[in-house]
Amino acid sequence: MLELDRVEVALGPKAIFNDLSLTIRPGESVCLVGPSGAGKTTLLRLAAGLLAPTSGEVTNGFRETSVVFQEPRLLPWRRVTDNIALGLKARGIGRRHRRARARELAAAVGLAESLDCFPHQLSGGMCQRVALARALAVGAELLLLDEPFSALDVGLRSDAQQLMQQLVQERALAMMLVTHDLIEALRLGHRVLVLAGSPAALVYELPVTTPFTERTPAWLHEAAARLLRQPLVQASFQPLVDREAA
Ligand SMILES: Nc1ncnc2c1ncn2[C@@H]1O[C@H](COP(=O)(O)OP(=O)(O)OP(=O)(O)O)[C@@H](O)[C@H]1O
Repeated sequence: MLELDRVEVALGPKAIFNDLSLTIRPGESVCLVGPSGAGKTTLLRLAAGLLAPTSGEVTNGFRETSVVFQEPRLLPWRRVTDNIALGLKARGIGRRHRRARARELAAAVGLAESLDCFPHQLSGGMCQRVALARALAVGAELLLLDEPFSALDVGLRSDAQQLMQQLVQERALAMMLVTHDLIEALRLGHRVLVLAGSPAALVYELPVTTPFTERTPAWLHEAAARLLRQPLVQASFQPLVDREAA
């Protein structure tokens, strides 16, 4: 379990959070949305242990945690296999086992045919799948994803979301996904959290109990419209709603 307890964070003179609490349980997928600058990435960095709170506590009981960023951050001079196995090498796992694990994960993310490619030979979506496989290779129980699909075009993004749904279900992964995209959040989350305000707070929480397989495009659009009708959510996204209406 990951627990943020009454966390306070100040960056320079600015209070980003002054009393924020959040729990992510094993196997739970939590999607975090909110206006730009609210503090979503800061919250993810706290969860990842990349940033220490000014006060309060962050307790991460997951055995392994991996972070995937918006850009895949692959080593351009290494083939797909070696990029996937990077974390295993750092942990002293032997070459044969590393390769076997990389092959297994490449297959899981649909890259079995691309093991010997270099990143420049892959599409953006494929590179992002390598980054996911690398995160999974170390046996992550908690995945922290910061807008991992936002640079992908619509078709590739939809494929990547489908893959994430499958991985969350099959591997019982816990996940925190930061996204600007409400539809993506509703597609992938067991819970959708809205972070807004200054200092930021979790102003709305939506449990999503509809099974992944029943989250059709029509269902997603209806659920997003319903969520945007909630006054606290509407207030958080008002600048966005105004811009889209203009
Ligand atoms: N290193 C830093 N020093 C000072 N302020 C920072 C720093 N990093 C972020 N901030 C500020 O903290 C606030 C939260 O930033 P953060 O990147 O977490 O927001 P976000 O919700 O992820 O935004 P976006 O959706 O645009 O990515 C912003 O006001 C930002 O200007």
